[in-house]
Amino acid sequence: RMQKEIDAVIGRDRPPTMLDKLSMPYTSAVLMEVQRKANVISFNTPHRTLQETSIAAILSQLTTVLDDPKVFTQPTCFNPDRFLDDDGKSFRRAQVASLVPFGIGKRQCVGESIARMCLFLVVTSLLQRYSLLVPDNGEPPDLTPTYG
Ligand code: HEM
Repeated sequence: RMQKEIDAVIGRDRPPTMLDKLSMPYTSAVLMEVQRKANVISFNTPHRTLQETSIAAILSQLTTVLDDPKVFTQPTCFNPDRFLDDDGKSFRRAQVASLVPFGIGKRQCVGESIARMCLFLVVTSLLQRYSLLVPDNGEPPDLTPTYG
């Protein structure tokens, strides 16, 4: 479905641009689901207080949200459609708001927009030119997470 959307919106004769993203809701939903399932920072950055307080430091774990069945139904399934309304074009705002791979609040990742831009341009460029397949008689990649 993502490659169909790439073919329909970008075609094969030019590289993707960020303007294309506005017309590619399914691709956006795939990238959101990739960031939910392949969260690169399971334990968020540690923070500490500057003044004496009863709380010394908080180590928040983003995975507790990204893999919470109360927030994302069947969290072990890779399902980009969870971010899209039934029309396949508009986004489910509550689901998108719960996607927090960049943290939240004052110290949220300052590189979020450049990271999201790179994800879109690199992944669509790859899938525009290549199909990624499991080899004949091969196994799909092992997605068992590694702790830490
Ligand atoms: C997919 C890629 C990335 C992910 C998932 C990510 C995620 C995060 C997370 C979870 C934090 C901690 C937020 C918190 O403390 O609550 C963070 C902080 C930060 N990130 Fe990223 N990041 C990404 C890419 C980038 C890039 C490309 C840059 C720079 C161009 C960047 C620069 C920073 C900086 C400077 C901070 C510290 C912000 C602060 O403490 O005020 N990140 N990032």
